[in-house]
Amino acid sequence: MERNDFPKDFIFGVATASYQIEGAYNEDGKVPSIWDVFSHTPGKIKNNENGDVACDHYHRYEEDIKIIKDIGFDAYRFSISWPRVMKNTKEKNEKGLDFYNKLIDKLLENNITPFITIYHWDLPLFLYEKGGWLNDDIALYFQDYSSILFQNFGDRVKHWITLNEPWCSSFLGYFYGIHAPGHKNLQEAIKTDHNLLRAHGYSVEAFRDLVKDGKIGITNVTTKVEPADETEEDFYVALLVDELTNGWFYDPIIFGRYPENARAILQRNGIEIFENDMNIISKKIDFFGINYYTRQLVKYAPEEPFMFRTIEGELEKTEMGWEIYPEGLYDMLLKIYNRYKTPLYITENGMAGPDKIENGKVHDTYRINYLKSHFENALKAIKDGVDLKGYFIWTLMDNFEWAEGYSKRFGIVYTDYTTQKRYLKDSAIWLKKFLEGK
Ligand SMILES: OC[C@@H]1[C@@H](O)[C@H](O)[C@@H](O)c2[nH]c(CCc3ccccc3)c[n+]21
Repeated sequence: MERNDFPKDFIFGVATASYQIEGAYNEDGKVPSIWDVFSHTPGKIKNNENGDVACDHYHRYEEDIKIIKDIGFDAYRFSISWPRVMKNTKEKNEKGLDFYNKLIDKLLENNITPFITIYHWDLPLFLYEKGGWLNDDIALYFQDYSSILFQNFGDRVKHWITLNEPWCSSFLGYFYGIHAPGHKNLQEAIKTDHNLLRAHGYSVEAFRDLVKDGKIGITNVTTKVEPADETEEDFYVALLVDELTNGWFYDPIIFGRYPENARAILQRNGIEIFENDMNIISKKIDFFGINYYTRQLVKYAPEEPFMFRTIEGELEKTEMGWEIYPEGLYDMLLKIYNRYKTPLYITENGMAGPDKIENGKVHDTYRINYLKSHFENALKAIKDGVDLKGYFIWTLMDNFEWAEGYSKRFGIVYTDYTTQKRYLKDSAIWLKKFLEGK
């Protein structure tokens, strides 16, 4: 498989997120985010690490852009730190906006197309103190914040993603409690998700006025859900979990309603489902971003509240314990495209590996094999009719991996956090050759 097997205008990119790489957590007027608070709370993050410094990208962005250029990527997906550009619900932080203006200009200078993610989990504390995603007003605060970004960057940035993975913000942040703000309340998860989708819709509405020649979408984590065994019951719970984890975040945007079976089982468990603003939530988008990593195997378990248990699979796993399952990428590209008939980007795909550095080298052959097999499945999906426009690798350099801290390395570039030096791993060198084949 070569780069030229893909369509001529197919985009190969690399992705990061503000809280995971920038550091400078309290510099130049940046106010706290819920992740600053969460990572400073003992016991929340492995080894009690935090994003105060991270990869110090705030000061090293020019060097990092050089690396992106050197590897040969067409595009770079990054997120804006809401608390870096807004001091409160009304006032902008000009120094924060300046950072992103310089970043965007440097990317364009290097002929790298910027893709902006408006929200990748670092909610300003001043909004969390007003109820955060539980407060219905957040949708309009998000519209105001989005509009400021559209007005400041929309002249140069034409590809926008409103939210990264509302499933994570709502279910990991408000139900499982392993992400900020660490709540454990299913009703809150359902409520926050509805407000996240409302915020998405209001942002799209503003975008149509402010960036008329731009494209906007939303990124969802998209996991292949499979029955653990070939039994009726396992097939049923697989459908149910697919609706709860995938359909719940896709259907409202295209069909203006939540998936029926998931909705019914939530209501049977006394959960209130929200209907308001479905006309806003389903404002037409230009693409979906798919973050694909692995599959989820589920088993019928009537004793469980949602009648299923997740089973550990037998396939080779990454450092995150996630099975390596490239066929699942093909399956989900077909499923999502055929159900929603909306153009797609893979906005994240990659793996955490047991990366060891020796004399400045990291022999991550496993990551080359992972990427190759997922590229092949993406190409197969294109040949089978999926309108797949691009593929962003997660991630550029090792960075702050949320609850796992710095213990998990997803980068194609190795970060030495003591020196802040970057080292191209073998996977980056392989990609450089692959991308040269244009
Ligand atoms: O875990 C690797 C990446 C994160 O570093 C990104 O910020 C985030 O967009 C992202 N999403 C997923 C799949 C859902 C997930 C996120 C975090 C932890 C477990 C599962 C994997 N990743």
